[in-house]
Amino acid sequence: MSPDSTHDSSGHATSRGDATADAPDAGGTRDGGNVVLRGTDLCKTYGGSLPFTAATEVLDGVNVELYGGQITGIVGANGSGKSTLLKILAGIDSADSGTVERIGDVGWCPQSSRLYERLTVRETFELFGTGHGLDDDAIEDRMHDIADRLDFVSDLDTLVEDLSGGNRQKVNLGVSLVHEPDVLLLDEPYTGFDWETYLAFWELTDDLKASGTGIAIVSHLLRKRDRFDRVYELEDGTLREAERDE
Ligand SMILES: Nc1ncnc2c1ncn2[C@@H]1O[C@H](COP(=O)(O)OP(=O)(O)OP(=O)(O)O)[C@@H](O)[C@H]1O
Repeated sequence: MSPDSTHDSSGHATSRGDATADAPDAGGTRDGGNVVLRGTDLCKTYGGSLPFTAATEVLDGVNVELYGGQITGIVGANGSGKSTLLKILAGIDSADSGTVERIGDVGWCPQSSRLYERLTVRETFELFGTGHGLDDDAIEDRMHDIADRLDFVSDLDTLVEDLSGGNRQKVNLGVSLVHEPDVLLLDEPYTGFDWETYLAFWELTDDLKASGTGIAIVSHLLRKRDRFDRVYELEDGTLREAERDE
């Protein structure tokens, strides 16, 4: 894992001191896991600056910590702001205020795939792998490992536009893992998966967890809470940690 880096909500580096001064257990651990990502006092409101447009306050002082070697669930109703929060944590979008500290590399799997229709799956991995600074051999190894585990080896030379919805989601997930990130942010990652792939997904995430990766899974519905080390609920713009048996 790379040394601590601190970023503001837009993903730009900031000084660590001020950002963490009031955070509980700054740089700390919990249940054996080190903090790998921390969002502090995140606020986000969409729109409202143009005439006749209503402002939508989505996040109103969200605090969240993700730990290495743990799987965190973030649950909430449709439209409660889960994707917005994940994008801010990933550095894809910026908060209006608040800070995000990221410790190590982040992988982000968006709810809607960001794949190019005219590339094959293999070319897609080459594109994302190269973007993360991997060499050809490393990309090939990672691609085969992920394709094997999620069962899409036979689709490596298929164009993205010809993939089924479930296989497209496998590739969408797969490219977020290609650089072996320290923190993995997954937005509704198993949508469209068949049962076998759903089980393969959990085997994969459990292995990543065992190797120390900090994982956040966003979903409007968490089917089995005991798969998660902790669960947060997003409601009315704030995040609350749910009790184990809730
Ligand atoms: N770019 C945007 N511009 C304006 N409003 C937005 C934008 N993105 C999201 N919203 C609004 O912000 C609110 C939260 O959206 P978001 O997608 O974060 O919720 P969600 O909890 O992920 O929803 P779902 O479970 O349906 O995927 C919604 O009211 C949505 O319409």
